[in-house]
Amino acid sequence: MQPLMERISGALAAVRNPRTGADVMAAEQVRDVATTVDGKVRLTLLLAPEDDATLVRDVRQAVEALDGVTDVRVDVRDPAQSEPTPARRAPAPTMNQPKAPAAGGMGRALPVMDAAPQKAPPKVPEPVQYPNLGRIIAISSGKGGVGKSTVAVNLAIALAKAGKRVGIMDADIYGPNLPLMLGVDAAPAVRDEKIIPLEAYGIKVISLGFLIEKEQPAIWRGPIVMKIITQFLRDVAWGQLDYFLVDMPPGTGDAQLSLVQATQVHGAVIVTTPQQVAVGDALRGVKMFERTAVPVLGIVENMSYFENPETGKPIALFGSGGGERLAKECDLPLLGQVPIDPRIQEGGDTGRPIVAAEPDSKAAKAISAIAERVMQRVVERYG
Ligand SMILES: Nc1ncnc2c1ncn2[C@@H]1O[C@H](COP(=O)(O)OP(=O)(O)OP(=O)(O)O)[C@@H](O)[C@H]1O
Repeated sequence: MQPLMERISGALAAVRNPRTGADVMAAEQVRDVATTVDGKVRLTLLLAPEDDATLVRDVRQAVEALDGVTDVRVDVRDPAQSEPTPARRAPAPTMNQPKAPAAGGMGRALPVMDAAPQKAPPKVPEPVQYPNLGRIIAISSGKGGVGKSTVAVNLAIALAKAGKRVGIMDADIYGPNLPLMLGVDAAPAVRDEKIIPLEAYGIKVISLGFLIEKEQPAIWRGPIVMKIITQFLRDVAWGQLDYFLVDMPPGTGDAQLSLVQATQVHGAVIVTTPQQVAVGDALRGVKMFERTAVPVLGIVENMSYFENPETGKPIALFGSGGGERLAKECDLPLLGQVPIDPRIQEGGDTGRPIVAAEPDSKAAKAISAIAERVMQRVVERYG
């Protein structure tokens, strides 16, 4: 039989990109192919925003079909953000992560690869279902700093207050801020090979912030993002949940694609501020989820207005109507508008989220109403 690497190249040469008509090998969309002695294959696919996400599945299936292949992992990267040569240093290991092996495959060094031979690992179909997590909802934004994590944390607490069992995971691995926002920061215990999530305000939480050394540089890249997301979904003792919120990093990069490859995401909530520039970025976020067949449940407009304490009248500090325009343009519901409230920032910095600390404030009530709408949308869709 031909060596596995050659057979992989041959199989991928038969996978056509429906957009361009070219095969993925000729178009140099495949990078960092690596194999292990026990038949695991890892590769990176450069997927342009205009490319169909089904290409990821086609590539994976082509390799999975080869004799001797026991497991396939496709990491996806935007070619625009792609480095010219992937000869990178292996990132710092995460929990339980084996040492990266020697480089292999197409003359390029590999970012991360589990080379430890294992006893015939079962072939895991991807994406994997995690019924114990309940409905998986990604909280996303096109742009940083719009209050995505704030909305995610407070939404999670509002859902818990409504009697739901809630977990939240920080996929914002470049700047995990759930520990600070929830006022919990400890190394989680490990029991029976499962990580025990921390608990705060009635919700279970896991964050890379609990697991890395402080001040460690953010060197996490595509493959490691997928690894962490999978570990958080699979190796954490979440118990049975009703809602599992994922605080995504801003933008439309690795983490978004990794999450939808790793499991079925039941819905996405897009957070924006009213300014046009934030709205433009949010639109890209909506499109990205639509391309990956994740239903967008609606738009949250954060920092919508500031209430004049003397007159009680709203002042639109950042312009107005952006969330509504975006919702109309995308034919999606505007789930709610959250006002600017300095207590949100104070609470975020001191681990006292506003829905728990000031439940009667306008902002807390707005977020609780958004939680109701999210539940409604989920029930309409999934029962
Ligand atoms: N409605 C609000 N009123 C006042 N301050 C707010 C509001 N929403 C968010 N903030 C503050 O704005 C800052 C950014 O919020 P947050 O970290 O939630 O944004 P993000 O979109 O998740 O950012 P990142 O891109 O860093 O992940 C924080 O200091 C937060 O406390």
